[in-house]
Amino acid sequence: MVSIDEAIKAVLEHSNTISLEINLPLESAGNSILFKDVIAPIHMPPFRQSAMDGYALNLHEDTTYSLIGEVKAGDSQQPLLSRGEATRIFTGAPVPDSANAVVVQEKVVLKGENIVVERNPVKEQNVRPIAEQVKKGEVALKKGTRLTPAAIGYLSSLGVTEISVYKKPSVAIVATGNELIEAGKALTYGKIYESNSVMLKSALLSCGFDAISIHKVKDNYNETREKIRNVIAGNDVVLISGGISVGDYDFVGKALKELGIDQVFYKVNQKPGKPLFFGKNEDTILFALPGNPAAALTCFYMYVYASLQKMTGADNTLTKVTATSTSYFQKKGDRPQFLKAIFKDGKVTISEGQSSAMLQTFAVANALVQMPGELEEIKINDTVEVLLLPV
Ligand SMILES: Nc1nc2c(c(=O)[nH]1)N[C@H]1C(S)=C(S)[C@@H](COP(=O)(O)OP(=O)(O)OC[C@H]3O[C@@H](n4cnc5c(N)ncnc54)[C@H](O)[C@@H]3O)O[C@H]1N2
Ligand code: MOO
Repeated sequence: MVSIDEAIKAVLEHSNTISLEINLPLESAGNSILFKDVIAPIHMPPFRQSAMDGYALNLHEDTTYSLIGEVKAGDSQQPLLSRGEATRIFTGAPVPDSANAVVVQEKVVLKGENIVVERNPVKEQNVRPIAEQVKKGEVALKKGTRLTPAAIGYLSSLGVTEISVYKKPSVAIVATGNELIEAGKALTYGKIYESNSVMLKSALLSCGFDAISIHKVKDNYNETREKIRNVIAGNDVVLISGGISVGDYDFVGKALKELGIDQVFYKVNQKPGKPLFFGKNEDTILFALPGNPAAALTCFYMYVYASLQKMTGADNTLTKVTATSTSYFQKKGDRPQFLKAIFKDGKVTISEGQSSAMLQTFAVANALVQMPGELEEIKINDTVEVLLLPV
């Protein structure tokens, strides 16, 4: 059995970045990692822009200016202002080269053909300089940057339509168990609705991984082994759910052994998710996640997430913060524990139901409190370590 830190280290060590470049339309590249620097094809902004609705001025000593025209957003002609002249201007409109400041309209009084400003603005006030964000030919975003919505917007503002990113890993999910029935069908005695595959798929999608296939097998040794053999062949990552514990019908461990999968670790000193298996077969990474739904999802966020990030060129584990507990919690046993919790404004509330079978409390959680093994209780106002979930 390994510790949580040893498990994370081993997962990161064995998850190699997939150095394959793919080109994607920018609009579908959200959450991808840039494979190379993006060079700005234009200046941004491409021209001096007015930041306000008001008047562009060719400054002089006096506070009265003669009004000679108007420039609105999108206009491509430039009025020529002499000293002491002004033109009406609107936010986003090009500031004429002959103007050296913009004054907001609230600070201006109109007097016939003239305007009077409260006081003269300083040079370039309310003017967004050309190339303020980036110069044409400079690096707009560096290799390794994750394409957040803001990054997509920024590149789009530069006119970029296609982008080179790391290929994302393809992931196969294999749900095992005789008790599992697909939602939508009638539930008979002894059965439960299969939820891990849908949950894991949703977790993958929300982290930006969309090459997903779902497979289901009964608690049958040959079927389990052959299914795992097949999915290894075509995928970068295999997530197996259930069947990894010690019961007579838990066939996953035996199948992985017979398939010659290199075990990196089996069992982590943690609750939930102790029977987690992590291994490798040539270029395919395998996680056998415990079947208990909250254990499977906790292992996903703690280990699978880190592995997938590393494979796409990022180096992320969950963000860790400290927070003040608003709850009392008593731990049973000496395993370090991940507690479903709600984090807000530096405070964290530990949920009432912590069973590894329980998703009801996980469904409204946005964080996990990491409780060290030697700690027996968390008291109200104690400082605790909190892992923020990417939800
Ligand atoms: N004698 C021991 N028994 C168990 C131990 C142990 O150390 N000694 N460990 C327990 C712990 S901790 C866990 S976690 C589970 C892990 O068991 P498996 O990975 O073999 O999972 P299953 O037995 O197949 O299922 C466990 C639980 O989860 C439900 N399940 C499974 N798959 C799904 C799914 N796709 N959707 C929804 N729910 C699912 C399943 O019905 C069981 O209730 O072992 C303990 N036992
Ligand atoms: O390790 Mo288990 O996940 O506590 O139910």
